[in-house]
Amino acid sequence: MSLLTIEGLDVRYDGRRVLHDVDLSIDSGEIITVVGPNGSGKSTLLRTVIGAVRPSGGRIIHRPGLRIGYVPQKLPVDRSLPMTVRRFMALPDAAPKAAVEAALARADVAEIASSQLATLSGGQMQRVLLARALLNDPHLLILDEPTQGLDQPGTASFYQRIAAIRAETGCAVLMVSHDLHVVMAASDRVICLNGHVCCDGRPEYVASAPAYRALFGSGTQGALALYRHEHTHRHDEAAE
Ligand SMILES: Nc1ncnc2c1ncn2[C@@H]1O[C@H](COP(=O)(O)OP(=O)(O)OP(=O)(O)O)[C@@H](O)[C@H]1O
Repeated sequence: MSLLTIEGLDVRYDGRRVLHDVDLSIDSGEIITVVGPNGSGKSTLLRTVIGAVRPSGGRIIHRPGLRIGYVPQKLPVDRSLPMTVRRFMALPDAAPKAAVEAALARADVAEIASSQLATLSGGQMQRVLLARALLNDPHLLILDEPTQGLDQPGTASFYQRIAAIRAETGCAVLMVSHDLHVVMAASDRVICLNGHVCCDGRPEYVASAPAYRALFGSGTQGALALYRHEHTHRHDEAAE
């Protein structure tokens, strides 16, 4: 059984349709990256999966007992508040000290447990958010643009850690990313979203398929084209 199955998902904000007819299933241990233009519904899809947004149609079926860890796009607290990493890890629910230390170690930031949030670099803060999402030992790790604002080495090393965590724990990963060249290298599957699922496949297959190359070119150009590609079908995102 899949960890999670999405069937015919439809999401509207104040009647405006943002996602429609989204079908997707996620298996154990898969790394899936969602790409797509700004406003194409990527964050909405993740937020619907975690239950923060209510769908207006379709359904999401969780495997019984599924544990999800979520790394949000934005930090849920004011970083200027005086607070150590250890204290932040205990929000909103206190976790055993050993679990906090283990999660920080898994995210490769064990040494900053006593540091103030305000003193952390962007890369360290992302690792702390990752550690927080690992606290409940998730079967599915969901990350919304986790490398936003990081430089290229920081981005590459973050994805390497994600791959290592998948290898160590067997968790599946569903993430949104704009770092297309890294996405192509680090994902098992890439999903291009633009209100609905436009393409879904293995990155090497998508990038090397003759039809794809004919349309979008190859290499990074191809990756960029995947992101920006012209659709031959219509996207009617207006409310019906
Ligand atoms: N809470 C909300 N209320 C109303 N409209 C919303 C809400 N959240 C998102 N939207 C709108 O829904 C659409 C999809 O937004 P979403 O954040 O899911 O896109 P995205 O693909 O993640 O974009 P980006 O790449 O810019 O992060 C946008 O037009 C956005 O303005």
